[in-house]
Amino acid sequence: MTTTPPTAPETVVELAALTKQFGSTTALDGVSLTVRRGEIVVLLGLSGSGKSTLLRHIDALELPSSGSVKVLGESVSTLGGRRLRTLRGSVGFIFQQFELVPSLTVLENVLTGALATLRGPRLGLWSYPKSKKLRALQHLDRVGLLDRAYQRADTLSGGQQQRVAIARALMQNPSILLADEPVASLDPESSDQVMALIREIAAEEGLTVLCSLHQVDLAIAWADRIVGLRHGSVVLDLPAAGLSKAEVMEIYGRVATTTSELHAVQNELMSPEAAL
Ligand SMILES: Nc1ncnc2c1ncn2[C@@H]1O[C@H](COP(=O)(O)OP(=O)(O)OP(=O)(O)O)[C@@H](O)[C@H]1O
Repeated sequence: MTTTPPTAPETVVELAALTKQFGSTTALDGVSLTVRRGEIVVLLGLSGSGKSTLLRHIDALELPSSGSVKVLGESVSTLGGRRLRTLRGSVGFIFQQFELVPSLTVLENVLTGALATLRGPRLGLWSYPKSKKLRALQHLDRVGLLDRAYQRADTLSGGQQQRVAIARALMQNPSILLADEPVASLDPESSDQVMALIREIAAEEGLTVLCSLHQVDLAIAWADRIVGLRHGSVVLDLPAAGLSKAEVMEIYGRVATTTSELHAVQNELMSPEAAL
């Protein structure tokens, strides 16, 4: 009897010696990182450590100063036109401030996630094909907000608005979901709900997730893998399972480059709500 060897999960994001300069600021400093299909990777780091810049490279919103970014097998910096649009269509992005259009209904906001696949401008619900409206309603149902479809987006709570943003990202049928501090504006209960929803949807849809966070607790609870950034460099890269908050903070502290940074990390370790 022959047995088929297990195939290694496909690499969907590959950063090699990625460096990004903004004038004299080095936002990313030789980052090499490989992410496989279906992984949920949390980027942890202090403000200014390069988390957003890293995520923005994966959606080609920034281009490397040096090094390379490969997403779904494509070298991002060489893409243009239709191939760049196709790649961006495969990458959903959600943000700390949700970025919804406040005066539009929840359903219209979700539908804007389909705009890249439609020709011409769309103004009002009637202008979208019925098939897209049905899908948008399905996605709203999936995030638990079907009953809010015809409400203005700005009448929802922060946690609900982030769930609308997730439904909007799903309209793209993405392979990769990028989430830049998706719970930074939310209370702890809503933060847990949003992270749980991202994890559930990722498992159901086979999505790969890269998510930046400040909170060590949330990273340990929801990530498969934690990547710590400091001054634009990767300083820890470990499976989240079994890690304790103290271990994360200890590794992070060990690479502090100045005494004041070391004290900042030690203070965080002592605080009940440890956050990087
Ligand atoms: N467009 C830009 N122009 C100039 N400097 C930038 C730009 N974008 C980022 N930077 C700088 O690059 C560094 C990394 O910023 P980045 O926003 O990636 O960090 P971050 O870890 O996401 O921080 P935060 O948690 O505050 O969002 C910072 O010093 C920032 O000021």
